[in-house]
Amino acid sequence: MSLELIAQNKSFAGWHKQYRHVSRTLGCDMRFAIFLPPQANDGPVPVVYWLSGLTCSDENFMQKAGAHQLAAELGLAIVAPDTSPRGSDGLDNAGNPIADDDSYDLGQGAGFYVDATQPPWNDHYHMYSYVVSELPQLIASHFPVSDKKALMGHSMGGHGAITIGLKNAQHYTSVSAFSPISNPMNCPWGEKAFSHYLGNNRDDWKAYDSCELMSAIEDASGYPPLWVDQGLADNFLTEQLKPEALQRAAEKVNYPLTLQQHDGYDHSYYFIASFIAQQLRFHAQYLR
Ligand SMILES: N[C@@H](CCC(=O)N[C@@H](CS)C(=O)NCC(=O)O)C(=O)O
Repeated sequence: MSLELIAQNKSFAGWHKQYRHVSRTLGCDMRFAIFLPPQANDGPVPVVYWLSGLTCSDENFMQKAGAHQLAAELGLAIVAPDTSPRGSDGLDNAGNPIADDDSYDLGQGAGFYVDATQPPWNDHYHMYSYVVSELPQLIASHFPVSDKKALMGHSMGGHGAITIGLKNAQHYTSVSAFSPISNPMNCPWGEKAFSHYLGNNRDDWKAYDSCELMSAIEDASGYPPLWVDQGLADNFLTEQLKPEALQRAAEKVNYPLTLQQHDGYDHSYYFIASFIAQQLRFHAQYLR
């Protein structure tokens, strides 16, 4: 598994680097970004995986969240993958087109962190397996990282972080999200994506719905603690995000959820930048 360095920038005595690699899980070229704190020069550091939202690439978080200074202080690496298969100019390594759609909430930029089962998506849209297996293996084999991992994400990526954390509880010390799509089975973004990627049998959607996964837990001890920040002036709050459904599921099974609701904040990276320090400190206490 070789990596091609695309760009690098020194940042707060650490490094922001962008790479391209051939993904066997997705069957096409992929890009990701990594922030390596200065402590990585002296030995292995823990990794926080950041999963972005709709329309994002590996760049939005690294450029807008303002996370590097504190990550450098805390000695945390941060890895930000792309949000869907994209290939090179939309083509896979055999020169075939990667499925896409004109709308912003389906296809490229909208992988929803699932393994698609339906054509034409099932050829390349395997973001769940990419994030859970291939990407951490790639990071571990090329960078000075320890085996401690945490998950963070925003919106569609918040849904990704929570579902992946719940399905792989033993692999992550802690999970957090900004404005997650908490109950995708019951909101327009999720219903559209899941019906295309997973088909029309709603029972198949439950494996990727945070509320369903949480409600099915019998004993929440041993699951990673979950922290969620939500802006109360978020345009998508009522129709798409539904944090109250997640809170109800957590209460039902005694899940260790901290839900912080913030007056006046919207869905943007201004909100993320305002509370990123709090979430990084939350993870740092478990990753040490
Ligand atoms: N483009 C969509 C919204 C997409 C959106 O808000 N994307 C969020 C994630 S869900 C984002 O992070 N956008 C990129 C950015 O702000 O840098 C719309 O206009 O309704």
